[in-house]
Amino acid sequence: MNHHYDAMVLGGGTAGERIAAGLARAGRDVALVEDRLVGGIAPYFACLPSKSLLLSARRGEPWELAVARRDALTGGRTDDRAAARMAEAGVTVLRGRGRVAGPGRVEVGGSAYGCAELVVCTGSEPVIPPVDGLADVPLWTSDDALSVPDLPRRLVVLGGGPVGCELAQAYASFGSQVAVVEASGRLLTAEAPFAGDVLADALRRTGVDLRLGADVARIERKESGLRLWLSDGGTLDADRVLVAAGRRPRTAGLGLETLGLSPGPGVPVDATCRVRGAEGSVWAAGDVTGIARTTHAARYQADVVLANLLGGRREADYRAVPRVVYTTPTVYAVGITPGQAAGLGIDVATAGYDLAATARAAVEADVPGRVELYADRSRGLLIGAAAAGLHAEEWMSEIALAIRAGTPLSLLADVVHAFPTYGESVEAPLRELAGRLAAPQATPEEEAR
Ligand SMILES: Cc1cc2nc3c(=O)[nH]c(=O)nc-3n(C[C@H](O)[C@H](O)[C@H](O)COP(=O)(O)OP(=O)(O)OC[C@H]3O[C@@H](n4cnc5c(N)ncnc54)[C@H](O)[C@@H]3O)c2cc1C
Ligand SMILES: NC(=O)c1ccc[n+]([C@@H]2O[C@H](COP(=O)([O-])OP(=O)(O)OC[C@H]3O[C@@H](n4cnc5c(N)ncnc54)[C@H](O)[C@@H]3O)[C@@H](O)[C@H]2O)c1
Repeated sequence: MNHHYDAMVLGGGTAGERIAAGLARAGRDVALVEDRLVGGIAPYFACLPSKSLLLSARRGEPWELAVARRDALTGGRTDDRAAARMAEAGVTVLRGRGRVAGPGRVEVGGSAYGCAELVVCTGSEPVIPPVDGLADVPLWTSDDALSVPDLPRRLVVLGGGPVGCELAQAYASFGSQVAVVEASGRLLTAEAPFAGDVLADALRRTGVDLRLGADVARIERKESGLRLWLSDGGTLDADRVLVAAGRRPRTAGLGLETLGLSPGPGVPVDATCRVRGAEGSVWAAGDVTGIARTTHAARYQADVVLANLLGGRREADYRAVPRVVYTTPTVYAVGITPGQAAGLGIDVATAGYDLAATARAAVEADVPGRVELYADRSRGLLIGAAAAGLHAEEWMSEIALAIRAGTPLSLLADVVHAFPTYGESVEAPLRELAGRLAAPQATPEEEAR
């Protein structure tokens, strides 16, 4: 065996990088195993390049400038800076594909290493749906769509989730003729229905052809481009197909069975992010856990792992982790959706407000939007919220705090927002919920008792 580390971190993305650096700074002997780019997908192929393209689109910049800006932001997709950060923290980076060989044993590129603690942070990978003919045509995943310099004339996006919607809006804004095929009847199906409806209107205004409730049955190469046959009998012609049909935790081929784990939808973790049912001391954070699948959630879980590995006791609380789609308008959601509440048997009170009624929307001459707040009637507390509106990712943070802190509705309804801001839009629904769910007043007799 080459070396025995205090800890080995498998996968050097958002979660893995943070854990490895934190442990090394605390004096631990740590190896980070990475087979692509230190930093993972967020800085090179996901969050940053997609937000860069969307910003350029909003500013009306030409495609060439947008690509130059995107590529500068991603450092040309090289990880020199991230690797230097690791070296500075005292982390040993082992380049290559890592595989667990048993409790406390990891193999990388034919060499075997030992470790007291193992942390699995291998992220997620795109799901390629089993569509007839898809394997024979040149397809893009989000990695390609966010790194190549080509602007396809006709682009078909398979999937209307966060990835599909962000990329459809970006490419349509730069002049591609874009169609989105979404199997369910709505965009962003996981969120409150109004959010997908507002976004659908916005995408249609950008010229996107939405095929909702349809699936792609077959794809064929034509003399000039591709033809897609849809399950509803429709057809679409394209030069490029972008698959944005979901992502799954990257667990295949990791050797997790040597730790006694059986294959599943993700690496199962408890509230401390320790892997359930694994032999040895094994932890996991980020997309591979299949829990929250965002960069901020990966960071949060990384901090939980770190605290526990450094001798503390910390549990993750996922009640108020935001989910944001950075389109125009932004779609922001946090906590429980009305659909989830129904599934959990929670009696929900809903109050909403159209952003068009705010003075800020009049000033900005903005696209329409809406906010909705969801409260648990039995406890009189906010448990979820959604908003579709410009910069909702910024002004909805107070609602995330309110859900996380369990702030009483009466107190929230007393908060003053600056005028004219979009933040004012939560005042009326908060007052409404506070009034509807007010704790019953005690009678004088009850008070005397
Ligand atoms: C197009 C797109 C846009 C997104 N935009 C946002 C956004 O705006 N905001 C947001 O919060 N989230 C966004 N996300 C989600 C976000 O990117 C992920 O949730 C986050 O990057 C997950 O971090 P991670 O550390 O779990 O995984 P990753 O960053 O994927 O890191 C995992 C690393 O493990 C490495 N690896 C895997 N297996 C092995 C192995 N066997 N050996 C060695 N190395 C291995 C991989 O090479 C990779 O570098 C977006 C996702 C996509 C696809
Ligand atoms: N801003 C952000 O935070 C951000 C942005 C992008 C992605 N992400 C993360 O990345 C993850 C993956 O996003 P995603 O949009 O790829 O996945 P998703 O699972 O959220 O959405 C995929 C969509 O594709 C549809 N679909 C699946 N197969 C299909 C088929 N054959 N034909 C037509 N439609 C089909 C599904 O009905 C679903 O609506 C998200 O869960 C999210 O956490 C986050």
